[in-house]
Amino acid sequence: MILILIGYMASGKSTLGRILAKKLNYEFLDLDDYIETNEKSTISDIFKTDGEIYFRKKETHYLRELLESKNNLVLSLGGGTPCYSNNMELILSANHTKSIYLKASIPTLITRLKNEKSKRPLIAHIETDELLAEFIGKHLFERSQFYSLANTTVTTDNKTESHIVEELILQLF
Ligand SMILES: Nc1ncnc2c1ncn2[C@@H]1O[C@H](COP(=O)(O)OP(=O)(O)O)[C@@H](O)[C@H]1O
Ligand SMILES: O=C(O)C1=C[C@@H](OP(=O)(O)O)[C@@H](O)[C@H](O)C1
Ligand SMILES: [Mg+2]
Repeated sequence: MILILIGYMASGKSTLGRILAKKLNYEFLDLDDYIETNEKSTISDIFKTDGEIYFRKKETHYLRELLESKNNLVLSLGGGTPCYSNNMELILSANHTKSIYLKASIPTLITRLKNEKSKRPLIAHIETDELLAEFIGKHLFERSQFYSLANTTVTTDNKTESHIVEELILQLF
């Protein structure tokens, strides 16, 4: 089984994926980390030197590679992974996978993102909380159509990481 965590930036995919994998004694991979390791560069530098379209092509390449080769894995995607190149279709049609949408409200996302913009090139340049809220509102509206196709949805507002992981396990098994 491959459990795939999807959701907007700062919904908790990387953090919760690691905890969930440990609980299930599954391997854990974060697609961003996997891309950085294989490309020998950071996400920010890839965006800077090669551009977003190059990043999206690599994102789809490594997603496909992992879906075809792994099992007993928790895979945390990047916030944009399901939204390009029919990747959500790929995820839903892949054998032995379950996808989970980690859903967080805009105020929660802003609170978590405002101190972590620098490592996310799409928002690193946004200077004020108001502009960040405007960006997230529009971006999340555009992307929700992909996230909501996931096999199951768990909200992450005002819940501890361990509470969410327990909820994930109850929903998945
Ligand atoms: N349930 C939660 N409650 C509070 N903070 C959280 C929760 N889940 C994640 N965070 C925090 O939000 C930030 C983004 O989490 P991260 O796992 O990197 O999200 P993503 O991979 O979806 O972008 C991190 O600082 C993390 O510690
Ligand atoms: O939403 C996006 O398009 C992105 C989200 C990031 O991952 P996180 O969701 O883990 O921050 C990372 O893949 C890149 O900065 C692009
Ligand atoms: Mg992440």
